[in-house]
Amino acid sequence: MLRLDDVSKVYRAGAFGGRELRAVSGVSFDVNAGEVVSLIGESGSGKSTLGRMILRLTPVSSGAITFDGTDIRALRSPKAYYRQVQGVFQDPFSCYNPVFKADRVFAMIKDEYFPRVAAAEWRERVEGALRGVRLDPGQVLGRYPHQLSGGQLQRMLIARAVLLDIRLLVADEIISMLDASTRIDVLNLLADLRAGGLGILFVTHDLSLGTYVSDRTVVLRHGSVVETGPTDLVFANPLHPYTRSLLAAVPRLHARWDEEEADPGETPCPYHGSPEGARTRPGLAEAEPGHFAACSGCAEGAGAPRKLAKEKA
Ligand SMILES: Nc1ncnc2c1ncn2[C@@H]1O[C@H](COP(=O)(O)OP(=O)(O)OP(=O)(O)O)[C@@H](O)[C@H]1O
Repeated sequence: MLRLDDVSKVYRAGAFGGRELRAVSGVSFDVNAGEVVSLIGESGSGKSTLGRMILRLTPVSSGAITFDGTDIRALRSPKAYYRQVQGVFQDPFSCYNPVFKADRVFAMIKDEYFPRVAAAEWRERVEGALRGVRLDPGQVLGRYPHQLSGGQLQRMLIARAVLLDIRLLVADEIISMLDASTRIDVLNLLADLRAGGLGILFVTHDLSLGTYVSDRTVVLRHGSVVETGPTDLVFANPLHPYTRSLLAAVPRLHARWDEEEADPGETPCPYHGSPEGARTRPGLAEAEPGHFAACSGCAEGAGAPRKLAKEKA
């Protein structure tokens, strides 16, 4: 379905755009129907830039993004693309105009995509989509954004995507602003949508959320993929020092916080520890079936699952 092939993004930065900032470097991965792929990395690693390129909100500098084999740059009708691919972002409030009622987001897609659907039928569809995201239509329709919670607004945006019957959802930090119980609701909702065949790119800086929800994981650092594979393999046997340090930063029950640090015997990745190294050794090495790391040194380290923190006795 969606494929990224050696995708890079260079921004013009500095006064008068005289400086280049390489936000994404040679990234390749795919997202298939009925699959959740987590894109994980710290702030500034290029996650949102990738999401924005997939949504055609910013152009690709080099490489290609294809959807069903067609380069998305070559699409004659972006409208048809957006019928199948939609994004939901971190801050739901920013997607609503406070002057209008929140359900205007549904009216807008009706005008754009379904102008011939009769009002009564549209109302039924909207209510069905709202129930599908576990919202009570009576409680959310006709209300202004400030009268609804962040979780309700976020789920309305997902309902909007569902109404379009999309095939791929780019979910960019969609639960960062939600409280714990609402987070679980939205994650379970994503799992339901995946079961219905939706492909989801789940962008997050939070490794624990990635584990909960995804089939495959792509770990991004400084714009490059340092490790990727089935989520259970990446988490049971993290190969790259960066993945290990991200994992070590996740607090766990029965482990003391001050013991949650990377193995002191760890050596940095010889190829991606520095920008020079990254240039000398591009690409990923396969350590075990489907599990890749950014250098053969990391990949050769595959073996028994590593213990990252001493468990408290
Ligand atoms: N429009 C832009 N112009 C110039 N530089 C940009 C632009 N957008 C992003 N960047 C830079 O590109 C790099 C990657 O940014 P990006 O927003 O993709 O990272 P991110 O991993 O999504 O971070 P966060 O989790 O904080 O949102 C950063 O150094 C950022 O400053």
